[in-house]
Amino acid sequence: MKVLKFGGTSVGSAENIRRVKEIVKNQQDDVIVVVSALGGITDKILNAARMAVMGTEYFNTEMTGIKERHEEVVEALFNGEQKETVKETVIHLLDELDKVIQGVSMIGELTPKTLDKIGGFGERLSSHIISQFIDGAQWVDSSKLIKTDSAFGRALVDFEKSEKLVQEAFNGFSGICVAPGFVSSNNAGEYTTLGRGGSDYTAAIFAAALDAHVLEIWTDVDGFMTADPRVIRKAYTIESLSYSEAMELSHFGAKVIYPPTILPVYQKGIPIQIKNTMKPEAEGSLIRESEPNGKDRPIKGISSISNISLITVQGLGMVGVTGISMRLFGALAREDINVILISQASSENSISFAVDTPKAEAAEQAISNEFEREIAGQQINKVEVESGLSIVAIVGENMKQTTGIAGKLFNTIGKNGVNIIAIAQGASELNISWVVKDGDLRKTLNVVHESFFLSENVEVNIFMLGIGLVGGNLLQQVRQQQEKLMKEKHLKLKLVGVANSKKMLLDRDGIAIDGFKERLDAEGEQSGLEAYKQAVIDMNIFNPVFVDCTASNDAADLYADLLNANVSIVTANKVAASSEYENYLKLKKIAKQKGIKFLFETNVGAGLPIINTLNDLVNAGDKIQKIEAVLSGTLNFIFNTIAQDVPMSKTIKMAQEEGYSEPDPRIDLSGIDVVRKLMILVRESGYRIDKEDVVINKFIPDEFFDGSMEDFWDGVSNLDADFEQRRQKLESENKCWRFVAKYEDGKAEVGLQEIEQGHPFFDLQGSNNLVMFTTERYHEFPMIIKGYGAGAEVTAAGVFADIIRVSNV
Ligand SMILES: NC(=O)C1=CN([C@@H]2O[C@H](COP(=O)(O)OP(=O)(O)OC[C@H]3O[C@@H](n4cnc5c(N)ncnc54)[C@H](O)[C@@H]3O)[C@@H](O)[C@H]2O)C=CC1
Ligand SMILES: N[C@@H](CC=O)C(=O)O
Repeated sequence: MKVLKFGGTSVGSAENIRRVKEIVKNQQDDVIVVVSALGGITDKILNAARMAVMGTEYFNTEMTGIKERHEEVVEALFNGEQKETVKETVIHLLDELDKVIQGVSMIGELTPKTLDKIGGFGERLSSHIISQFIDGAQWVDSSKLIKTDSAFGRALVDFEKSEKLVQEAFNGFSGICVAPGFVSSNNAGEYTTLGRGGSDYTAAIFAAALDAHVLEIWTDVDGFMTADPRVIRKAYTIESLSYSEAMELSHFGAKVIYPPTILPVYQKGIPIQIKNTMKPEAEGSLIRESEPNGKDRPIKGISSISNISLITVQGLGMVGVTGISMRLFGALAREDINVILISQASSENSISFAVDTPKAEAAEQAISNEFEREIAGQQINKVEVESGLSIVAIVGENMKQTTGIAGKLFNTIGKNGVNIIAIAQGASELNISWVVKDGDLRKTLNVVHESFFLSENVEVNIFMLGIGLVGGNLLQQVRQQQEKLMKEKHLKLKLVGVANSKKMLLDRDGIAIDGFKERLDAEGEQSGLEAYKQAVIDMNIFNPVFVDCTASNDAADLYADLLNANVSIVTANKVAASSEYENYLKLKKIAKQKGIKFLFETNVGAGLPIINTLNDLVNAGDKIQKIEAVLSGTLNFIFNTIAQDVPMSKTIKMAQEEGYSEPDPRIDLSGIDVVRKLMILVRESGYRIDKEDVVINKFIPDEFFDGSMEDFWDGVSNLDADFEQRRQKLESENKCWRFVAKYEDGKAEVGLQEIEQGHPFFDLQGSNNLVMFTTERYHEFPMIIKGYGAGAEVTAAGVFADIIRVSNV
């Protein structure tokens, strides 16, 4: 024997009722089919009754709607004589309902008893229609089998009597029987109803009484999901869960089954299978006894409830006083206010609890009245109410077998900058629940879902600024590598924001890299840096990383606010790390405090692993004693390219065309770019240094840098003759030029040097860079890092590696 229950959506239309028939017909067992009213009908009936008692004629419109809906379904499902018979039953029931509602309208009274009589009409109607539609099905009146007391509106089931009646009614039964859910009656035979989730309850009572081998709840979702799929696209169906897990998840918002209705089947150990009427082939979720020490994940699912208010009662007069909690929750119970979460400080000087926001005012009032004397005497403070909140809960029986869940949970949430307002965990360790601002709910659900590997992939959300040579290359590299990273590293890199100097485009669902430029042009908003920064912060997305591929000072000024909003920074732009020492330290400190990343590996040596190596040396206790380096790709290229037929001015142009130089090549030629890099290396070595501390030996006179870019290009060929003369002399001495950066004993210097053959710098080809670290451990033979030191492709690859570092995969 099986009991199948179909909810309102499952029987909401002729098409769906056909599906129900198909599902029922495919069963191998004897089945009892419990049905809800056609979706939305019970609300309409109750609304009509309320309208009637208020004396408005609108109830007639509701009644017409109810009739039309049923007639439509009958019209679509039946033909010929059967149609007439079903119509007759339906019209008869609808007339009966109409009479009661007319009566309510006339006498202007709507008692709980009348509401109970009216409330079950929807189920009576739907069950008659469906029993006629399924060939050979019988109809049974559940209201005659499920007996309750006479507390209309909140009747309690008499299980002993009901069980006996159900067993008698189905003694020797075989085949298919359809029964209305929700309806019951008292000993006098008057209608009562089973309250919220009533049809689930009817089905559970039948299943328990008849020792069914399974109770199937057919609904419009695939089962219990790991999280709300409207928020978490990657949420998936939980294959099996225990009764307690199902109850907890339902309590915190997963409205798949109404928890109290599970009790009768739980007591008999009858499993509950949740199935989707629209997708009968889907596995669904199985609710069953928990398996102690089972191999289940520690966390089964996450659920949440929004629009919550947190009410705090606080005061020194509460400490050690017995009966405070009893009075507090007694006052709420008297007002019929449901408390969703309670959190109490161990010092006993405060109790916070969460209620639905529409109940918050009544709750505040009830407590203020209860503790009027204590509040007046200042033993208890004025009751505080904070609204606009959500509760999130993780649920799983195996949490109690797994250490570190809470640590990991709150660490991940904290890293994403979400403030936790209250926390509650039961001693059973079945759930941990906490309160966050409504605005942080989506982000919280995402990070928690991801961090407990409920999601297959780690997702990093990228905001790009600057789509020039490096930025453009980076996006193409990400595009090419996206699939592989997903497959091999389970890392999903999602571009969610992109901005150039004119426009910005943000899309939480992702921006395809193919065609992003066209989309930015067509849909992008006119913007400035501040607006982009604010939009990034306002999106409040989880695992965000801001990638700066500009050379802009103003862009660097955004970092502190972004980091403070828990947005990691990856930057090719050297301005921030070489800005005032206090600013550099501040940015690093914020990132550390927030547990996020501020990465700038490409600031020195482009894609070469220089800063990471330096960090490793220092972290492992080494001491940097000397830095000697060729750090400018542009300058090295120029000095390697300059020749009799390739004058200085031409090499500068060539370096720019190769993508080695800064957007403004004067930054390279003046030595400023190398000063920045040296400062960054010195700082990362653990020493304080400022711009003024670096001696620059310029090789191009200042007047070349004074005017505009045009002036520079117009005048640059004036350098050629002198350089050619000096070059010839150098060549004859078998030497070469290198622009060298050096730091030793607190002294920093950059400048052009004539290098002799045999020196490690001599053979440095093209735009290559070379860094030599002399350290306590690398003393006799310094550590050398050498390779391409500029170029869009290698730099983009370095930025890419930093982005992957942010994801921690
Ligand atoms: N090219 C190279 O070899 C290396 C470059 N870098 C750094 O990478 C950064 C980018 O260099 P490239 O791509 O070569 O320069 P680029 O000039 O090709 O690209 C910079 C882009 O940033 C945009 N931009 C400038 N100000 C902006 C603003 N306020 N808002 C939005 N976009 C803005 C520009 O329009 C341009 O598209 C620079 O900071 C450079 O120092 C670092 C290591 C090596
Ligand atoms: N302009 C720079 C690029 C890398 O930082 C250089 O030439 O080295």
